[in-house]
Amino acid sequence: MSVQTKTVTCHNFIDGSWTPSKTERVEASINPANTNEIVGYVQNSDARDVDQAVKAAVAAQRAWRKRSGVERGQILYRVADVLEKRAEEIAETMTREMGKTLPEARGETARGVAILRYYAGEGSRKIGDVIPASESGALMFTTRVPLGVVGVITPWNFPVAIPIWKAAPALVYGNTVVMKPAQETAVTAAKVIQCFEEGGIPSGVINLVNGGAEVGQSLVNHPDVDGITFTGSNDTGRKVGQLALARGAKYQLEMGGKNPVIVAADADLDEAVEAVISGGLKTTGQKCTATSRVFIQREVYNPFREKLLDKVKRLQIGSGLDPQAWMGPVVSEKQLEKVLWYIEEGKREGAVLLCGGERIQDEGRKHGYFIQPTVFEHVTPAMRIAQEEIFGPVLALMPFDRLNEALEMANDVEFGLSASIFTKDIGKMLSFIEEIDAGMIRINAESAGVELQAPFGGMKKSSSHSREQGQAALEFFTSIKTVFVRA
Ligand SMILES: NC(=O)C1=CN([C@@H]2O[C@H](COP(=O)(O)OP(=O)(O)OC[C@H]3O[C@@H](n4cnc5c(N)ncnc54)[C@H](OP(=O)(O)O)[C@@H]3O)[C@@H](O)[C@H]2O)C=CC1
Ligand SMILES: O=C(O)CCC(=O)C(=O)O
Repeated sequence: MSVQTKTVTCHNFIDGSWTPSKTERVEASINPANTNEIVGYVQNSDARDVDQAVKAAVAAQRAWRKRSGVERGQILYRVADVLEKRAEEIAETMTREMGKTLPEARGETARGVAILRYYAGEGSRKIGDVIPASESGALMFTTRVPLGVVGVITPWNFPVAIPIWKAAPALVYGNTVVMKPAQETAVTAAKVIQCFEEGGIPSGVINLVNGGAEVGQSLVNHPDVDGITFTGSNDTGRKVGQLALARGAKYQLEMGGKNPVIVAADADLDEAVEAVISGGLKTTGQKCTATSRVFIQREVYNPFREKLLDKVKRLQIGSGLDPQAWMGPVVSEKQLEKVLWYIEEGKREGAVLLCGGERIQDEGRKHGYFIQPTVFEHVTPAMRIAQEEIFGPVLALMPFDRLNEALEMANDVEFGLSASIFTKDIGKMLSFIEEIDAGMIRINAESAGVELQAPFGGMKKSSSHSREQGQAALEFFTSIKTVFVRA
């Protein structure tokens, strides 16, 4: 078996220099569409590297916070220009390292550029309010100051957008950053950091340390890290939150979803089918906002199912670099095993497999982590496939008679991230908005789909009840000072 190697070795980025880990250990980052291809080597760092990065971030803090927001924003505009210039190369690296299709990777990279420009503009916007004081002649107002050093821990499913939507607001509001991206997509993350470097970010203001759980944990535990922003699984998120709380650091967690779509009898079924396929199967179902449960009113259950199956069976699965492929592989062997385990569990619990359910291992795809898009029916709310986040291309269909019943089943999970309904009835829309447990509510639109200028986050166990993106980022990345002035 020939092993194709690319020579790129990514170092940590500490105090403005690309620095090998003190451990002298590296790991290969592989292409999930062809595990014989090594995309690059990344550092497998430890607590010593984290400490060095945090020291650099602390040292850079004072000068960075002293700059005006406008000046910090100017640097982010330059970073956006560099990312835009390198968009094709970075999108291709993302596809090779993470598996999503090239059009999706291009879309995500363009979104990264837009997020940088949005937060660059934030540097020129207001950070406080004048509030009437009770004493005549006195001036009372609020202003905001950065937290200090922020630890950014990110997953592999959006390796450009998520690091940027956390780091860009942190930086523009005057924090310095130590980033720990997922090991699966560390080469892509390193390229994002190169854009900050090329854009002229001062040394120590943004730092990158690659490595596994030990690195993440050291960052969360470091006494000089003032805030932690995390996206990933619930298990890890809970640990991060507990450690941060124990030492009094501010934290923000964005975690899983088990997102429902309700299809009412009056829905446009073609639109609903398109949305379920796009929301459930794009990025191979690996989005926290992905559709995983579909509740269909009984009158339209059969026509909806037939239309859905007809389209799902025709989806092209292959390497994300193949222009014919609509869906790529899952990201890793761990993810492959997890998804296949849930498919077996669904069958064992009595759900009926309508299509898919198998790993794809024909000649062209046997070296990749490809899974057929999978649809189950006769799923009951108590089954594990109806309760737990699978994070793969698996849909569960469930019929309902009355909207109340659908809402009850939709809410009967521990998550509350996103949810959508397809209906033309304004009364049903309003009941849905009122009753559904979700931070992101979508009407006649797929469950995935996040706008960078709007608050993003979930209810219940999907988040730490905080929000990120848009103006919501100001709440997390700054502290308020209330000022009273008697002249
Ligand atoms: N909400 C979302 O968007 C996401 C949800 N998930 C869910 O999580 C499942 C497992 O995926 P996985 O990649 O393991 O997710 P994790 O939550 O473990 O990983 C997210 C990030 O946290 C880091 N990390 C791991 N352990 C710790 C720790 N103890 N302290 C601090 N940071 C840590 C990871 O590092 P490392 O690179 O070493 O893993 C990664 O950078 C998926 O199947 C899916 O259900 C996954 C990704 C995104
Ligand atoms: O749907 C999106 O664009 C973002 C989803 C997300 O934040 C995630 O999966 O982690």
